[in-house]
Amino acid sequence: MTAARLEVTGLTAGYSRAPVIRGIDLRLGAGEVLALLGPNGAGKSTTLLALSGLLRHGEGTVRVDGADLPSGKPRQAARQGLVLVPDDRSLFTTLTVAENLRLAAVRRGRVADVLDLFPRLRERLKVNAGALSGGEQQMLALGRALVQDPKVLLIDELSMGLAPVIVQGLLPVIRRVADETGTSVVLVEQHVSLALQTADTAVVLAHGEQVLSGAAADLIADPENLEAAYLGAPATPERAS
Ligand SMILES: Nc1ncnc2c1ncn2[C@@H]1O[C@H](COP(=O)(O)OP(=O)(O)OP(=O)(O)O)[C@@H](O)[C@H]1O
Repeated sequence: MTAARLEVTGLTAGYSRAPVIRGIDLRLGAGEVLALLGPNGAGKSTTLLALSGLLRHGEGTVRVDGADLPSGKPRQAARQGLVLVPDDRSLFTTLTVAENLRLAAVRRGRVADVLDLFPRLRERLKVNAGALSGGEQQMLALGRALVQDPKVLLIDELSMGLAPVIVQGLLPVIRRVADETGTSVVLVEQHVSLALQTADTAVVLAHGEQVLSGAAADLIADPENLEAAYLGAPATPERAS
């Protein structure tokens, strides 16, 4: 079997002694989008922090293209191609859009590619990031990640503070990036139906454990099972993957 773009096995992580997430298994091929779902406090952000190296993980392994990522080493994770778009967007608010993109870019041509994806940013190149609308700031946060040429993009709460119509405009861009560049995406998103329409596969967490996983289309087709998973029930055996 060829190495997955991202393979996570038995991942455990937390903030003090007791782990918050336990036994997380994820596998994504190149260009696949996985929706990481679950109720508030389920452990979605913790999972992304542990994958990105911003949080040390305990047991388990994280591999990108077959190579192990060391625990708690965010720069190393970024060098190996794993880039996080955090929910606070982490922009340099007193720098312009152009400066934010240039500072993150691995090579000059990438900025032009990203501006083709987000034409609105091209119109706002000289504007300080702090003066952008919420939707424009999210475009810039995605743009800053994409100019790093990620193999795996981790997106935490794309829709944070945004109207659904803005999110509906951003998700197709993420899908296009995955399809056209082979970047794999882990998408944490509260708008479940929008996330499932964009994703190939999905995993539902509850209380830090995986309670349901499968093809996004199968989860859409079985809303009762999805709802039960959100309430923390393990998936019924005949439906679980
Ligand atoms: N910095 C922290 N220190 C201690 N505990 C934390 C910290 N951040 C999160 N937690 C706890 O870890 C658990 C999982 O939180 P996490 O933010 O990963 O959930 P989530 O699924 O992303 O939720 P939400 O959708 O509300 O963002 C929660 O019980 C939360 O209180």
